[in-house]
Amino acid sequence: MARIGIIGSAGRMGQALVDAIIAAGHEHAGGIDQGGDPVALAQACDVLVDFSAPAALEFNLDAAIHAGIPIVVGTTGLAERHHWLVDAAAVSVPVLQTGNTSLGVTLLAHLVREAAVRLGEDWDIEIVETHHRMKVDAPSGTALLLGEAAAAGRGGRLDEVSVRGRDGVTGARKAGTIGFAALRGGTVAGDHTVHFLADNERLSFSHLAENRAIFARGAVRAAAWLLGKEPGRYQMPEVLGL
Ligand SMILES: NC(=O)C1=CN([C@@H]2O[C@H](COP(=O)(O)OP(=O)(O)OC[C@H]3O[C@@H](n4cnc5c(N)ncnc54)[C@H](OP(=O)(O)O)[C@@H]3O)[C@@H](O)[C@H]2O)C=CC1
Ligand SMILES: O=C(O)C1=N[C@H](C(=O)O)C[C@H](O)C1
Repeated sequence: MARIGIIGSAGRMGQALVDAIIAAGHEHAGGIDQGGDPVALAQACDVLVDFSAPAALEFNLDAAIHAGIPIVVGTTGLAERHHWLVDAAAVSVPVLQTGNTSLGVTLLAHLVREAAVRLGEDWDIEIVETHHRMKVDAPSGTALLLGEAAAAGRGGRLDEVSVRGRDGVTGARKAGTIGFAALRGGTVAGDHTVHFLADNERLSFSHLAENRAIFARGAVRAAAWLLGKEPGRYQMPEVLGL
């Protein structure tokens, strides 16, 4: 049984996390939202779970370090400097940062990487994601995670091949690029499709999230898994044994 503290507790994910913590037999040790004190929360917990906003990340990591406890970071919309902060925190405490904590997307990323290894660069890769009207960042953290998996399968880095949205006279598609498109509307919990498109054939991999319970369940599993681990940066495939 772990005492789990939630950062972003009144949010959509925060509410789903409370149910998942109780369902998994852990203790909900409290939560904060904007203006709350992550240091005080961390001192009352065994592990922190952060689904809030990029602006809060530095304070939340510092709170975990100060209390000497692990932290799961599910917040998306992170910039490069946020990843440096995560790397720095992982020197002191166990940290798991991911754009998607679900079992299905974790396996999907593995399959996408495998497909990218096996299909040559004459197969174009395009990633389409759909989310609810309240989502504030694009492309989604999951779309980027899947793009990174595809780029890694081709032995490259996503930031070197990524194309974010197209508008106007864009010119023909450049070989080897990975394109992103984002749709926003309604209450969609999160749909992602990775398309591999070649001459006269297409292969598509999709994951459809029907609700947030799948993310919350994975995050709680990750939080419990991090307890007792050495400081370091961990990934969902390790948690789920994939
Ligand atoms: N990795 C994954 O599997 C998933 C990641 N996400 C990501 O999680 C994040 C939250 O999503 P969602 O719950 O839908 O968003 P919401 O907007 O519903 O909730 C965000 C919560 O974070 C709080 N918050 C904002 N700023 C701070 C701060 N500085 N310190 C503490 N709390 C703060 C907000 O409080 P207030 O209202 O007071 O501002 C709010 O309660 C997003 O980045 C989203 O993309 C979502 C689902 C799955
Ligand atoms: O904001 C959301 O809702 C979600 N965010 C994550 C993302 O950016 O990929 C995960 C999930 O798709 C829901």
